Amino acid sequence: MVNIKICGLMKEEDVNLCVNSGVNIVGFVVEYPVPVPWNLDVLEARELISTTPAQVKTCVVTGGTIDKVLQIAKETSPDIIQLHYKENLEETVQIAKELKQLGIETIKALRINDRGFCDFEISDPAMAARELSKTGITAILVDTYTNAMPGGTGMNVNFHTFHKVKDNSTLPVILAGGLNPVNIIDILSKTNPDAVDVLTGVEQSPGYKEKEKIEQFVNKIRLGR
Ligand SMILES: O=C(O)c1ccccc1N[C@@H]1O[C@H](COP(=O)(O)O)[C@@H](O)[C@H]1O
Repeated sequence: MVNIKICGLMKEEDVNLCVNSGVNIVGFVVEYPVPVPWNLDVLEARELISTTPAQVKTCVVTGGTIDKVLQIAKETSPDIIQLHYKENLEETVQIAKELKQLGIETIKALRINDRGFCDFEISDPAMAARELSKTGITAILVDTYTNAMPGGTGMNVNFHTFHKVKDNSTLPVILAGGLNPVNIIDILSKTNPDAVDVLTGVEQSPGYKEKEKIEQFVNKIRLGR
């Protein structure tokens, strides 16, 4: 089964909407190092995380120094931390180790530019996937990025690049970037990811989720058409 993560949640009613639609993971962007429209502070995130029922996993999307990430993890207590900034291999190893002791999983985002290179110390996607597989994280997330948008770009990852990551990873690989109810079935057939992550594709405007889009997105994946 393909797990479904919906990210950039900012309101309790949207969390409930995701939960009732059968989403597996709800994502909250917390104290991200550069300004993004979906940013929450730790208090806001903690409140939303505490009201999420246990059958749905909670994920905090953040980034920055080891100390800052660990502090956010301790203050929000999610099931998962998604490192989505410039954390290098060594920092990823250290953060994953410390989070494991807190009972928190780690996802590391490999952000791919329009030339197929990662914004990571290892720019080759295949090599980056092989090295990240040894870091103690739970999964690799493949997403697009631009100079203007560090995530939530609404742009698709090149499928060939996604396969390079998948073929070289021993971990589950999550597909993000520009997914929506219209393109999801076609993209699933071309990529076969372990999980998908969507943000802008189920919104009406930044921070405002659209019930019909979330339900369509989930139903299409579950029905396979
Ligand atoms: O959601 C954000 O604000 C965000 C900020 C910084 C890094 C990542 C962020 N979210 C991630 O964006 C992708 C999905 O984006 P989209 O569907 O293309 O709009 C996903 O990985 C989110 O976790």
